[in-house]
Order: sequence, then structure tokens, then C-alpha cells
Amino acid sequence: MAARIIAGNWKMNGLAAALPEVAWIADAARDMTCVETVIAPPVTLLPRVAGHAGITPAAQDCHAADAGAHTGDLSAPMLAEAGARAVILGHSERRANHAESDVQVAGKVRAAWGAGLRTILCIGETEAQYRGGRTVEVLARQLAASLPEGATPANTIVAYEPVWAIGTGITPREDEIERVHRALRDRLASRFAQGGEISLLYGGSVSAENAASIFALQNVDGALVGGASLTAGKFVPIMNALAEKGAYA
Ligand SMILES: O=C[C@H](O)COP(=O)(O)O
Repeated sequence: MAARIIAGNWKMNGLAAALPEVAWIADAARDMTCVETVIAPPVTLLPRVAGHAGITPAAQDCHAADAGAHTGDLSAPMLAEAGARAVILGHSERRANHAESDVQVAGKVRAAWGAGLRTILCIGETEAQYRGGRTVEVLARQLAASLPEGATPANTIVAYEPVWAIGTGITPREDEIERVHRALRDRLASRFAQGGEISLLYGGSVSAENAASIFALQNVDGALVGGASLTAGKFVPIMNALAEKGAYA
């Protein structure tokens, strides 16, 4: 069975004043034995997030090279040294704002694995692709091109994030999420020896209100949460909803 994982992506949010939220999230996480809690803060807070037992600290990007003349970038070994144990790669905001291609994302995945970081690989279709009925086709292409050979449940988590659902308060219908996750599970299982056990997260406007119904869907092993992960008050109820699923799965 794939591991249950709840991941919070803080994006470019969070100064030191937000650290009490991490402490409260960690308190709740330590009580949840069947769920892994990941927090991806801005890199400035990474070492301090890494100081909390119960939380897997993650970065939000890395360079494909281990070192070199790349002003402003951070390598996977640097992030690992700063306390990261995982890294989000291929997020649609990186793909859109920094023109990251699938090939570049695959290079970053290899670098992350080389530094011992688990990859949370994000894939997702645009609204136009969704409306054109091309969701599964687009995701299959992204998955094939941005996830290199060698993916295992230990080094990879896949997050399905429809671009049009991120930060909008809109989510796909439940049957659509279930259909997509089934397709992703099948593709991973047919490509990698243990691919069927790679955790599949849903991301895009997950909230305390909709988490339980999303987590009840087949092949949804957790969520990648943006806005609602910034405070313990909003994030802990989502963590609890996933723990409920873990209890009866
Ligand atoms: O990485 C997280 C996603 O982009 C989802 O963000 P959101 O929960 O604010 O919609």
C-alpha cells in the first residue's frame, strides 16, 4: 500500500514569525503514526523547520547541477545539508514562471535522488487542456518525460495538481480526480517495479472542508496543500482527515 502523506507547500510565504505554526503542526504530526507530514517552507526557514521532530522538511526546487556558476540557485546537496529530506520539483508555478521543461525537471529529479532527497514530482494540466479533454494525455506525457528511470516509493511521490485548481477554490469533480489517479497508478505500476506503491497526492484548493471527501477517493494517498498549509488552524484538520483514512484503509 502507498504511504499516506500530507505535504504543505509554503511557496514564497513565511518569515520567522510563522515558526510557531510549524511547532503546532509538528505537535499534531507526532500523534499521527499512519501519516507522514511534510512541510516545504521557504529555504530561509528550512533549517529551523528541520529542527522539529515529526515533520519531514522539504525544499521547493533545486538545481540539476551539484555546484557551479549558477547565481541565486541552490543545489540538492546544499538543500540536504540545510536539513531538507525531500524536494518539490516541477511545480506548475516553476514550469510557468521559470519556463521549466520536463527534461529540465527530470535533471533536477536525478540531482535530488543523488543527494538522497525524495522528490515530490508535480504534474498537472492547464484549464484549456482540461476543457479540451486532454488531461490524462498531458499527465502521461509529463510523467514519462519528467520522471526518470529508477523511481521507487522510497525516492518519489507524485502530486497531481490541475493548474486551474491551484489557489482558485475550484477543484475537479471527485470522479475526475479518481479517474486521473487511477490512470497515474496504472502508468506508474506498469513502468516501475514497485510503481504501484508510489504515493499519489492530489493538490489544488484542498481545504478543511473538502479534504475528507477527497481523501475518501480511491488511489488518493494524501495531498499537496498550498494556502491552507500556512497555519496550523487550517492544516491540522486536513492532516486529521487523512489520518482518518489511514485508520480504516
Ligand atoms: O503546491 C501546492 C499547490 O499549488 C496547491 O495550492 P493551493 O492549496 O493554495 O491551491
